Amino acid sequence: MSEKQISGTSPAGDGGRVRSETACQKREGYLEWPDYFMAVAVLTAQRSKDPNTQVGACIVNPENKIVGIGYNGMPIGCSDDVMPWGKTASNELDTKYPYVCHAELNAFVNKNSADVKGCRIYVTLFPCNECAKLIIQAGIKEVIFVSDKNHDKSEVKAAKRLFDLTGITYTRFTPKRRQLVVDFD
Ligand SMILES: Nc1ccn([C@H]2C[C@H](O)[C@@H](COP(=O)(O)O)O2)c(=O)n1
Repeated sequence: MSEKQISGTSPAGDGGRVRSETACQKREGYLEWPDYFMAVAVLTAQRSKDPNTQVGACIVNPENKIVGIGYNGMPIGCSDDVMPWGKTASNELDTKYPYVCHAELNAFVNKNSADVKGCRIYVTLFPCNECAKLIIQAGIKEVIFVSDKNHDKSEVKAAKRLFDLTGITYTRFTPKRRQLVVDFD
């Protein structure tokens, strides 16, 4: 940070004849929009009770305002302590899959704007076909994702097919910085 010396009487009335003033330039190293929005998605994922995969989503409008966030979780009124969280069971009804609301769905239903047309969505995991349908119908134009770990599953292949047909772009997130630390100290 550069400082310059200014001579004259301090307007602060401190009697100083010479004072220093921080140069009027913007701070360097600030968090840029893409890293900020994906960080919100990553942080939001930390709310998930899913023991295996925590997902976060953050919907952003063209003015860079966040209009919805969500994470994967059980529907309202369905206790996290009662619902199953397992991936496999002898009966599929005893797994999490028929019940859990995906992060993207929750980001849509939590939205604080009339609509999300022209928005982009930051997600920590590539959307499935059901979320892709929601994304398309809501008018989202861009998907930015971190993990594509389910790329070989038909849910994700179908999602990509739907995005390709509808002109929705999907881009793997490239962070400017490797790590962001939240320090409460
Ligand atoms: N785009 C996605 C994909 C998955 N989820 C949720 C649904 C489950 O809670 C979890 C996936 O569990 P896994 O099969 O990896 O054990 O992630 C989502 O919210 N959004």
